[in-house]
Amino acid sequence: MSGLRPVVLSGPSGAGKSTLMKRLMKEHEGVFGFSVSHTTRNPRPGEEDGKDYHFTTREAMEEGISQGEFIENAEFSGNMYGTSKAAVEDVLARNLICILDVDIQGVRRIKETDLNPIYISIQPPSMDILEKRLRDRQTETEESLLKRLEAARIDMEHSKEPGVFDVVIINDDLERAYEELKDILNEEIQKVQEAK
Ligand SMILES: Nc1nc2c(ncn2[C@@H]2O[C@H](COP(=O)(O)OP(=O)(O)O)[C@@H](O)[C@H]2O)c(=O)[nH]1
Ligand SMILES: Nc1ncnc2c1ncn2[C@@H]1O[C@H](COP(=O)(O)OP(=O)(O)O)[C@@H](O)[C@H]1O
Repeated sequence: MSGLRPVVLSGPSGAGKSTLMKRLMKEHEGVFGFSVSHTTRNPRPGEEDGKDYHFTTREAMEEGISQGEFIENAEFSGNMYGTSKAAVEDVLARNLICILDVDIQGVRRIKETDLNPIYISIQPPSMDILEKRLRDRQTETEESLLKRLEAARIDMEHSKEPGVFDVVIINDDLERAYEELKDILNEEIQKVQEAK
């Protein structure tokens, strides 16, 4: 089956991308496949290598990039992140809708490729709420939290530019945001389910 459009989920760290995506994948088994990115950041408790990320070193990642193995890569909050060609090809080969979770730099780079995804920005209701969610998540040091909030300000500005995103979802109430996300993806989800 061809013609399944990938989905790019972007938006500030702490906006709720992983929460929404995990729910979407759980409720639609055999429909979506996650493009597992590479990163040089340390794994958080509960994160699995090869599932959440390919955890790697800066040297190994730079080597891969110079070998042309990456579709895009970016520096975020002091670490490298990148989407390998293999990560996306693995999902497409399984005839699944490929979900990519990338920052705004990744969005711009992906626009230069022929992937033709649906671009969705997940935004928090406000900076204060974003900060509270990030603090409550308890995954960041004070330093990385402040870097994420700074990056969030830039992200929130860019996401308002016309033509960058197909849709912007404000993740205030989780249920409502999730319903909105499902509605947007309904057409693609139907395509996979009809082909089964
Ligand atoms: N450009 C790019 N950004 C990525 C990639 N993987 C993750 N990111 C972004 O990197 C940022 C930090 O991700 P992470 O460290 O997992 O923190 P979290 O978003 O707060 O859970 C987020 O904005 C992600 O969307 C990637 O492969 N490429
Ligand atoms: N609508 C919401 N209301 C309250 N808390 C939320 C909501 N969406 C996500 N969260 C919480 O906010 C934190 C950040 O969400 P997460 O999915 O990790 O964000 P991201 O993947 O965008 O960095 C998590 O602890 C999550 O449980």
